[in-house]
Amino acid sequence: MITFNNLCYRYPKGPEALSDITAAISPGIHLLLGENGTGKTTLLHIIAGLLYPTAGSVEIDGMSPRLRQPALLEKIFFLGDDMTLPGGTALAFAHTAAKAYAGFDAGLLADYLACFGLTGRERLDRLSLGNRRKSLIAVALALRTQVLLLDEPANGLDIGSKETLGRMLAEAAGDDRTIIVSTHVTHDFHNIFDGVIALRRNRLQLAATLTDILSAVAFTAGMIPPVEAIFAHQSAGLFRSITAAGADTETDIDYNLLYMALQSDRADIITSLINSHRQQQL
Ligand SMILES: Nc1ncnc2c1ncn2[C@@H]1O[C@H](COP(=O)(O)OP(=O)(O)OP(=O)(O)O)[C@@H](O)[C@H]1O
Repeated sequence: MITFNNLCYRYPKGPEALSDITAAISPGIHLLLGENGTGKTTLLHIIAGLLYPTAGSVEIDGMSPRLRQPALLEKIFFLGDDMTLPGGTALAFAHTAAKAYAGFDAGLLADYLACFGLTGRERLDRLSLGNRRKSLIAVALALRTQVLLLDEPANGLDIGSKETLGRMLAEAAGDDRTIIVSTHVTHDFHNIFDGVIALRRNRLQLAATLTDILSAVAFTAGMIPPVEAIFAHQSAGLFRSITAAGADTETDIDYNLLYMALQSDRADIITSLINSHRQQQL
């Protein structure tokens, strides 16, 4: 369990990047959503212990990353979207990382690399952006950490590789594992998420499971938006709408529509519906 308690972060001489975040994130795969500059990378850095909160706290299973205890750090791996690595291969990088991560599985790494059409013996600095990214994703997954933080993992990946990554993430999920994926391209990972964490203007807007969301709101598409629509968006001749979920409504989540709704003036209505439904379940 990852818990945030009134967490704030301000960059030295910079803006307040995160303000008063309080939430509890259970194991599962979570989509981290939010517009550019709203604090997603900062939040991942704080969970990973790479930045320390300027107020409030974050804890992973009751331990604070800022204390940098090896027992906690070996449970967390952060893969940034702009990690610079020295020349070398994915196998060499994994060999070094394995010293700090007891769960590393070399066989799994070989399997992940093979799924991406790589051997791990390619020099990272000579690979294309997408293939370098695939190599690092394979290493990140093979470390088998309890907490895996992926910042824009699909950047630079071709269409087939994004699908492969989605399958890998779904297979890597486990009862005691928390994977947080910050991405702007949600359709590539449509069916893998168990929950959504949404930030807006550096504050937490929503932290809810998929079950909470789909029990509270329904996502529909049609030529005319339903009169009871809370939010509707027209594209390609269709209205995609969000309504309050009925007792026996069962719809699939539309992440792009949810994102647009959370950026709109209807956001408070939607988050209130989801949060009040969650409160009823507790
Ligand atoms: N090293 C830094 N020094 C000062 N300010 C920073 C630094 N890094 C980020 N910021 C600022 O902190 C805020 C949050 O940035 P962050 O990178 O966390 O956003 P993000 O949601 O990940 O954005 P994106 O979707 O573009 O990756 C922004 O206002 C950004 O300009």
